[in-house]
Amino acid sequence: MTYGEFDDDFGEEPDGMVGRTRSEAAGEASGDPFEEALALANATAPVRGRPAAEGGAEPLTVRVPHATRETAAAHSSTTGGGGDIPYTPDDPFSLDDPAASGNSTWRSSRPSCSSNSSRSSGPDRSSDPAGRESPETLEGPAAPTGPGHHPTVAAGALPWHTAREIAERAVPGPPAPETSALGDALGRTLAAPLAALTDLPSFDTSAMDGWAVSGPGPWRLDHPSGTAEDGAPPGILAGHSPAEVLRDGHAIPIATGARVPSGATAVLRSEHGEVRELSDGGRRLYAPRPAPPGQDIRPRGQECRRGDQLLPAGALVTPAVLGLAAAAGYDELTAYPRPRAEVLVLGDELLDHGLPQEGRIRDALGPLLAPWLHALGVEAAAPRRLADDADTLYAAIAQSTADVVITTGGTASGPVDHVHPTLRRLGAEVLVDGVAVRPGHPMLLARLAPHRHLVGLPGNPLAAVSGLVTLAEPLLRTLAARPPGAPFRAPLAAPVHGHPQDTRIVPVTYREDDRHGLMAMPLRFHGPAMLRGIAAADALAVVPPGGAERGTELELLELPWSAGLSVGWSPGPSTGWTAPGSA
Ligand SMILES: Nc1nc2c(c(=O)[nH]1)N[C@H]1C(S)=C(S)[C@@H](COP(=O)(O)OP(=O)(O)OC[C@H]3O[C@@H](n4cnc5c(N)ncnc54)[C@H](O)[C@@H]3O)O[C@H]1N2
Ligand code: MOO
Repeated sequence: MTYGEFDDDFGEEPDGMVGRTRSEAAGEASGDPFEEALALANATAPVRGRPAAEGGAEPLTVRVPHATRETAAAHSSTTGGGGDIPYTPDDPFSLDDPAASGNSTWRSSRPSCSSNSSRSSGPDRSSDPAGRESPETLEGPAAPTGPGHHPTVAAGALPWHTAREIAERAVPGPPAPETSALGDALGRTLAAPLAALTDLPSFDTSAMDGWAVSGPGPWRLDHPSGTAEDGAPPGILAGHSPAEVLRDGHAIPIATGARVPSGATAVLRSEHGEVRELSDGGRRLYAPRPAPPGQDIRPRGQECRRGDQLLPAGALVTPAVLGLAAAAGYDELTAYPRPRAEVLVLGDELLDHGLPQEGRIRDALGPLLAPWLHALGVEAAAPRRLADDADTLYAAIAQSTADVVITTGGTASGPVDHVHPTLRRLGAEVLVDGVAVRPGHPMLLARLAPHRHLVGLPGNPLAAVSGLVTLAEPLLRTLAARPPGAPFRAPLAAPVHGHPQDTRIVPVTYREDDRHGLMAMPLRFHGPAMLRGIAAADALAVVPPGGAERGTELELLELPWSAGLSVGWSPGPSTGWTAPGSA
């Protein structure tokens, strides 16, 4: 099945799934948990009976991006559609807006997709009884040019990679490093190499419970001091230093982790020795096999010598690094400070609890953004909900002391979209004003002051995630001195439609394929207002303009939790940074 044939917001069912519930569909999966999760993630919404004639077969529309909105009206007389240009049914934006589907006047060209071999070898959908057009027919002729043509990449909308680079370089680097208690360094980046402050192990250590022995056996069994009968420890325990030298031909009980006495040549495991009573009241230890020198002793310095570099500067402090640093003798670490972010959630329509009602909806971004930022090693105060009021927004941004203010919503040009006017009022330098990416194209980045920035995320939740990974993450990564994630690419397990000119960000999940190894399976429910796809995703695929065929290797942006990057410190109720003005 060609991916994208059904991926609209109207809940059309893939073939064979019509009329089944989501759980039925999932239950009939292979029984493999992965398949079931995928089925659940990709199961369709209930059929809502939208006949194909109402839009399923229509080339839908995509709007001119944010930066050209002001000019769109000027063009609308020639297109008869407010600047909309036709697009295909998998356009996540247009699918969110059925009203936008009616005014297509021409079809866009998608050069690489139209030669998509997987597609052309796929099932013939031109005779689809549901009346949907085949993907091929949706390709249409080349886009017209001339006076009536509105480019989708507006003058101000930057290519996706360019926008990321600008965000990454918006600051020259991290602020000066600081020294903190060991535990507080979690999720930060080391500012200096981690050199061992001690040998590890710092003494010859028994690796097993048993006996330290000296020379070839059998051995006369000693007790370190006193005897087990008078309550003294039955040998050398971890944390104790043996006072006496072990004489040749003698053995002494020893615990794992205990310091091996001088004179010992090996450790014999408890299960490998047998103690026999002697007629003189003493005891002798026998072993069926010889105990070669060094057996079951971890020698001092085996892991490192004092001064050895354990990790380079720039390493991320993970829980394992905290453990290593503690083992190597550190009480404090010198690392770059966590960037401080303040999240301002805009929208009078948002509720913070209960069910959506009377046109109001739940705030999905407050709960999503704070922990996501924490996973990136950012100190984010509890998100603040602001009323759709220009003065309130102005005051909140002007008073913020955060390194990065992140707003959600209000980036478009609606009656209560105050972000652009507020940035003008603040005299901010807008570095990125719209990105040629779907979803999320109205995202923006502005410099409020030399070391203070604002990332404006669109209000649609997946569009906000797109803005987060495109602009916020690279900026915060530079501020935190975190290394960029290793480039990761995987072939697509199914073709993905592209936007004619813009990059697409599409949630994918990993699957193992016998022939190709790890593949990225695109998920449905990737519309800009939807989080269902990304909630089941392992990564976000970066789909180039024009789309990609099955088997095409795509750049993947791993999600912090699947990339193992979410080492980043979880603020306790009292340790989180409190932004000025927050309750
Ligand atoms: N005339 C045009 N209108 C719009 C364009 C355009 O190019 N021309 N672009 C559309 C696109 S694409 C997006 S994305 C949105 C961006 O709008 P805003 O950033 O101003 O966001 P809002 O209008 O405030 O909200 C959009 C949408 O998202 C919902 N929302 C907002 N915040 C949240 C939240 N925290 N949790 C859940 N949902 C949220 C909000 O209710 C709206 O439905 O603009 C389009 N319009
Ligand atoms: O598609 Mo918008 O670009 O929903 O962010």
